[in-house]
Amino acid sequence: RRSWAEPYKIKVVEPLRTTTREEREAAIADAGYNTFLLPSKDVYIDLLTDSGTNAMSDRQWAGMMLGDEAYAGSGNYYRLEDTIRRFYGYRHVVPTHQGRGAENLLSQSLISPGHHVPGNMYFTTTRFHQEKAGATFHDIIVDEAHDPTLDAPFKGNVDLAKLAALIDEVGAERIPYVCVAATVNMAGGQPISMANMRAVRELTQRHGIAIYLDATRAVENALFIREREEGYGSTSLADILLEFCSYSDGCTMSGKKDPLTNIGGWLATNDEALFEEARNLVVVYEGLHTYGGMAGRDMEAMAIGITESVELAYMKSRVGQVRYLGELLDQWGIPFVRPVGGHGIFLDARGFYPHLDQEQFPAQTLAAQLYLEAGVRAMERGIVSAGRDAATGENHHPSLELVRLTIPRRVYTQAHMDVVAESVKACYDDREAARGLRMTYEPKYLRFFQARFEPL
Ligand SMILES: Cc1ncc(COP(=O)(O)O)c(/C=N/[C@@H](Cc2ccccc2)C(=O)O)c1O
Repeated sequence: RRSWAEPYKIKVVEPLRTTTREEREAAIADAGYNTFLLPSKDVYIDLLTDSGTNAMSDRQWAGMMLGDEAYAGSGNYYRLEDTIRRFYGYRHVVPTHQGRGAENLLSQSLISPGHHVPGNMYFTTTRFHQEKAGATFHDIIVDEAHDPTLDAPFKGNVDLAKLAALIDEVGAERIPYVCVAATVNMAGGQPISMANMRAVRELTQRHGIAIYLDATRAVENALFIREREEGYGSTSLADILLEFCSYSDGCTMSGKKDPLTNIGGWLATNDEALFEEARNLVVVYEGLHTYGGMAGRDMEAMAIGITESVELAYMKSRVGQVRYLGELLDQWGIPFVRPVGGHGIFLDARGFYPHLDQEQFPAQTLAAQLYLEAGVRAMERGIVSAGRDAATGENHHPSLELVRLTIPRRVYTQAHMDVVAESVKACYDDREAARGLRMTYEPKYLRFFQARFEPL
């Protein structure tokens, strides 16, 4: 019996449309070889992102009917606030429309020009808001995270020596907070251990430096702690999550991942001064402090989704499906980031296309090839996503040149995973024929969303 069989059955389905190769050739050309620019009607299996693409439960849909759309004081807000307090442990909550809304509030409230913000590998919107507020981002993740072939249990860990060195170099007073991500998206959905989180807390507290968690996939992170960390083998995900968050001063959160909603987020904190500042600023950017850019119905669905996200059988099935796809690809020796992360398989585009320079955009090329092959949409997570250095304007050259096959929660079946695996294999068999791309349009901000390319 497969140990991770889903603890739910399907009640509602949404028809999928298949396309011909000719249709896909026209569609990807119209999209400038950028999968973000494809209309979803031309996508068969959509693995672009796990963000906002998750299936809600019948309880969450029922919750949508309980939307209290009062402008101020919505009952759904108070239920959401209470649920966040219960499961994440923070005292104060500022609702936002999604994660980057919280990142904006946190960065604007705590960062001043000349500050330095260390984090375990960059994330695109997170670093953008830190730099926009005038900070310099510093990657303090362990070196192992930059090696896609290395199978280590907690590649999301912070390298304490790197953090201590930065504190010595710039001084604690110029570090408003350390940003710790759980899991680490750009490293391949890699977890950080409880022991490492505790150690980061001890080091930073010695210098009076705060920690703000990017808790976007912290429940998935909790499963890895339960599976891989001494002493947590029979601890509930809810208890692991609560302890993990207790080593931070607050968190930014995208409700579109772990909490199983299509929109939503929050900034949570135990710091009274930050709460007052962010609660005041939220009315400028997101909406009143009791809805933050969400409808009442969305806040209700997110509160319910939080309670569902910590169910062990659900989380084992969610991560189990990702591992299943990894096992299929493994049988053909296809290169992807080891170990398999929480929310997707990250194909190693350098391993696919050793004949392409990074400036020919191997990951962008592979994402386009996979779409052409079978209408499967993936996301570039390489040099295009890494963007340009804020100071020099030069392209960042990340060691990881990846294509992310991101598995939405409770959406696709095992048969869809089989189709995805066979499509990746077909691309792998044709890998020598890949020619690379040239960027023909480069947006100013977060270029990967809207950049356009042409085949070389
Ligand atoms: C670890 C982490 N922290 C914050 C956020 C922002 O949250 P939000 O503003 O999207 O709600 C995200 C969003 N990640 C999504 C969507 C995305 C966003 C930017 C570029 C590509 C894709 C993805 O990885 O697909 C995240 O993963």
